[in-house]
Parts: sequence; C-alpha cells; structure tokens
Amino acid sequence: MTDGSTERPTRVVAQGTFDLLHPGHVHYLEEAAAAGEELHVVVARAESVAHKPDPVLPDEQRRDAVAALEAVDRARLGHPTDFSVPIREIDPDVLVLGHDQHHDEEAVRELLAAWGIDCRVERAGGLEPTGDDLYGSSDIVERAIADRERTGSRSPVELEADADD
Ligand SMILES: Cc1cc2nc3c(=O)[nH]c(=O)nc-3n(C[C@H](O)[C@H](O)[C@H](O)COP(=O)(O)O)c2cc1C
Ligand SMILES: Nc1ncnc2c1ncn2[C@@H]1O[C@H](COP(=O)(O)OP(=O)(O)OP(=O)(O)O)[C@@H](O)[C@H]1O
Repeated sequence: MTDGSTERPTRVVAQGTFDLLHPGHVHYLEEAAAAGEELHVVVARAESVAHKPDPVLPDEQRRDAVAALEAVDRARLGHPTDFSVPIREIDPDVLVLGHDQHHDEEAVRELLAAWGIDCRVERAGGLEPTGDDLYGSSDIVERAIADRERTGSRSPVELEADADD
C-alpha cells in the first residue's frame, strides 16, 4: 500500500497465454488487479506454450488485446527461455496464479525466492460460464471447428435457405 510518501504502488503480476480473449480472462485479470495497485501481465510466447496446442493468435496480438483491458497497467511478452527476466524487471509484490494453472504455488514461491524476488503468491478464483457462453480458449476453438464441420463453409443465410428446401 502507498502511504503518500516515497513508497511505490503495490505491483501485481499475472501471466498466461490469453488466446482469443474471453470473460474468464477478464475475471482473472480484474481479480489480480484487486490484489494491488498496479497490474503487470506477462503474456506467454507461443514457443514456450508446451502443455497445449499452439495459440491461434500471434504473440503481439495477444499482448495488445490484454494491454487494452481496463484492469491492466502494462502487458509485455514473456522471455522465450528465461522466465526470470520479465519478473525481475517488474519486481512484483504479489503474483496471482490463475484458478486452473498447472503451476504449484509452493514451487512458484521457491522459484521467485531463488530469483531474489520477495513476493506473495496467491491463487485467483474461476468464472463458470452460463448458458451457451464459453470461457475457455480451447473450448472456443473446439466449438468453431465443430460448427464449421457441421455447416461446411455455408453462411447462415445459405443454411436457412437449405432448411427451407
Ligand atoms: C512466474 C512465471 C513466469 C513466467 N514467465 C514467462 C515468460 O517470461 N515467458 C513465457 O513465455 N512464459 C512465461 N511463463 C509461463 C506462462 O505464462 C504459463 O505458465 C503457461 O505457459 C501458459 O499458461 P496458461 O495455460 O495459463 O495459458 C511464466 C510462468 C510463471 C509461473
Ligand atoms: N473461466 C475462467 N475463470 C477464471 N480464470 C480463467 C478462466 N479461463 C482462463 N482463466 C485464466 O486466464 C489465464 C490465462 O488462461 P489461458 O490462456 O490458459 O486461457 P484458457 O481459456 O484457460 O485456455 P485453454 O482453454 O487453452 O486452457 C490463466 O491464469 C487462467 O487460469
């Protein structure tokens, strides 16, 4: 917290791939922003996303979409190989992990300490979709592929005409 003197704002860091931005991402980043006064986001580079398919959108497009969100003060691309580089630049007071991120909190705490970063580690809550909404990038891609396979490349107007025949 600032005390109105020389203390700097509490810096929070959030990170992830953020492909095809959806309300779940917004929820995470708003919750992360509420943990401090300045939210910095590290957007993973496609080359370091190893645990799931490559993101659809290019690195810079994902970074710019995240940067445009009201909750975010600054978004930057991650380092291709040395994850300590952006974190050292930001020097966060709090790191907020996403609700379903595979990183173990204690392991991240130890990693940060090894990098010389004195930082709290917290875990955000999840946002469950209602109705037809999709709050997962992979779910969005899967629905787009399934819809395209079902309908071919026909437009809604053509589909309606087919249905009338
Ligand atoms: C403390 C920390 C720092 C990270 N720094 C980077 C980085 O500099 N570059 C990068 O490409 N990924 C970085 N990552 C990895 C990704 O942000 C993330 O763990 C993963 O690849 C994608 O997560 P997601 O499934 O939530 O999208 C970092 C992860 C952690 C926990
Ligand atoms: N529905 C959600 N509620 C809260 N946080 C979310 C939600 N979806 C994603 N996030 C968070 O946003 C960050 C970036 O997530 P990521 O890019 O992996 O999105 P995703 O939609 O979960 O992707 P994928 O479906 O490919 O796993 C992560 O910290 C993740 O926990």
